[in-house]
Amino acid sequence: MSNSKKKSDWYKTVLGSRRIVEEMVVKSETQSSQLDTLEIMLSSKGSQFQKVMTLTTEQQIKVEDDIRQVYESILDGGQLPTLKKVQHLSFVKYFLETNLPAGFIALDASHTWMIFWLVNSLLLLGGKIDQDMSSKISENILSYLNEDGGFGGGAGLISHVVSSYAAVMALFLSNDPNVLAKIDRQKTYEWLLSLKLEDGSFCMYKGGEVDTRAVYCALVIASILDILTPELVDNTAEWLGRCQTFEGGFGGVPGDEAHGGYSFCAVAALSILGPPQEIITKHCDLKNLVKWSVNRQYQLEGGMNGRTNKLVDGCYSHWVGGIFPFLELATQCDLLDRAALKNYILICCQEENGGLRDKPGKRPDFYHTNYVLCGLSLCQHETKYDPALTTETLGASAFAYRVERIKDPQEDPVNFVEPLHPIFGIPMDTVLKNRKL
Ligand SMILES: CC(C)=CCC/C(C)=C/CC/C(C)=C/COP(=O)(O)OP(=O)(O)O
Ligand SMILES: [Zn+2]
Repeated sequence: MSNSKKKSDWYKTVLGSRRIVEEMVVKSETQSSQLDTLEIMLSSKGSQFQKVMTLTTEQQIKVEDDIRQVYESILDGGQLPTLKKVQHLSFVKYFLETNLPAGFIALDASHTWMIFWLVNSLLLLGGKIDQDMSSKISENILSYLNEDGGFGGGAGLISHVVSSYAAVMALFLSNDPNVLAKIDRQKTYEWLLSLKLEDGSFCMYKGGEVDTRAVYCALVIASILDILTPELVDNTAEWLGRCQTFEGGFGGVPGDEAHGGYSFCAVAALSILGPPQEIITKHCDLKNLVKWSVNRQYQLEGGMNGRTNKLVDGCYSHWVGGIFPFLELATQCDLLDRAALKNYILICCQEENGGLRDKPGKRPDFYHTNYVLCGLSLCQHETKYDPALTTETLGASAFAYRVERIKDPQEDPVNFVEPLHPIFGIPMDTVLKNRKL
């Protein structure tokens, strides 16, 4: 990590209850060997959860035992796995190019999502989209565009804001600079406005439920299509601030339990509305958010859970891990144990034959493949915010990020994945190339 960031006394206070992890971070930085980090993880004093037995603690102990075994087998063999790029690429390409098996009928309302996850994974792995694939993506996605300016999740489905987010992102990624112009931006703007409630929140579809996911998706769509107006986001930052709970993370709506998925959406949505170091401090309790976020990373597993007392899961490498670039910018502190998260991803989340997963014993799927790769990218990069890249225009701060690879001479180049835009969760390269319609 850059020397400009210091572990301040404040950082130590916030992390008071996690001293072992802090020592682990310091040690892994000085020794910069992942095997050393693994040894430290295994030598930590065992789980405090063992003191009270409930179903949740039993599940936690089982996961720790499984993962300890996996780590011990690596230490015995002395070889850390590298990223199985060839296998993951062939997993992703296979599902992009083949008719899906019948069992996928359950995901019939998630067509835009499936395409987004697979295309994003392909690009993160360094794959390319040729002309043929580009037209297939746009033809398929545009077939879900409704008269009202929103996208359904599949054929014949009503417009839904999270399906529309996935659709717009898939088009944005599709390597066709003219494709977004096929969306009637005025209609989409009016549709988004029709989902807006007076308190600043958004609903998923007309009359549908409200939560921070809907706000994030609406703001990303508006940002990418360049239709963000003060009217569209009036009261929105204030509403997001009200979703922060006593624990420090964000619930889906004010009063709900803090969860990684909703927290990423809240923090990333806020960061569309202003520089993270200003907007987060203005609308939420930064120290409490840092405390909650760092406590999501487990000592033994190295990966993250999504909420208090729940299990580690590879997808939270993005939903929770993805909050850290904003927190590190806002605090100027190193807060994420990147080496430990990378160990979890490379050792526990890779399927031999391709695809990434939640944890050992689980099957890989498109969702986990995408979000685990996003998490891996996070471990390899550092995010900078450059005020010179922004303007006074609302939403311009979303485009003021630079992401730099952290220099690590011991890193095997096969492990490299593309740098990720911290708000949009897609390769930086796509954002830089296609920013303007
Ligand atoms: C943009 C967009 C659509 C974002 C989605 C964000 C996201 C992942 C939200 C999670 C929602 C949730 C309550 C999960 C709990 O599942 P669980 O109880 O099965 O998992 P847990 O035990 O890990 O909490
Ligand atoms: Zn998951």
